[in-house]
Amino acid sequence: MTVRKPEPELQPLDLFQEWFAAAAKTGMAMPEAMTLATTDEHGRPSARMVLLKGFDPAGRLRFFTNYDSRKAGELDRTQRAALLFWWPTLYVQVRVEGTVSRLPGEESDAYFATRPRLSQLGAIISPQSRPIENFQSVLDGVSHLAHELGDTPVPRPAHWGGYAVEPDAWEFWVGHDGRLHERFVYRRTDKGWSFTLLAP
Ligand SMILES: Cc1cc2nc3c(=O)[nH]c(=O)nc-3n(C[C@H](O)[C@H](O)[C@H](O)COP(=O)(O)O)c2cc1C
Repeated sequence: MTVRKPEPELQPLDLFQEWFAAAAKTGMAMPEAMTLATTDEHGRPSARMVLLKGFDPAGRLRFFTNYDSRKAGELDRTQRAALLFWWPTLYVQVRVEGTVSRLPGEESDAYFATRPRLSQLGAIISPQSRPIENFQSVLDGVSHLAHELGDTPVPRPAHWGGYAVEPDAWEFWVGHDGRLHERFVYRRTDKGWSFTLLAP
């Protein structure tokens, strides 16, 4: 399967959604998995995988996490992130750079309510990114809370929610034999998106 090549008049978000659907159609595992890169106060980068959970009404890319985690601290401080998708079944990658903000509580509530119960309990119990005595303590905490809540709905904890990335740059990369890859970059300007080709 091949994807449509970027062109100046296309909207990068539309193209991204087209490529994403094409990647999902190839049957590859978790096309929504993306690398999220952040930087700390010394400019030191760190990266980890998170899952793209759709788009907000403004077309910003959404993901969810623990607001007390390392990534959240860095996102809140810098308000910048880079995202990376690699879809080997299409031999393409997409790079995104943009500004980041927390989603409104209602949006996080709505998504939290759709999560499997175990994930909801884990979000409450796990002090993501912080040291723990042992893994069993996390499992015990989840069991204890499950027992305590019985069949009642699990409330979203204040320390868990979403972020939205508003891209100001997109790079669409199309792999070819002999490393003669094609690179197409859209950058946000006052007059819409600029369009540039980069050498591979
Ligand atoms: C495929 C995959 C998807 C993941 N998705 C998420 C996610 O959506 N949210 C999240 O908080 N962590 C997710 N994780 C775990 C993170 O990679 C990471 O371990 C965790 O968020 C802590 O990161 P931090 O200490 O840098 O904040 C995922 C891991 C993998 C391998």
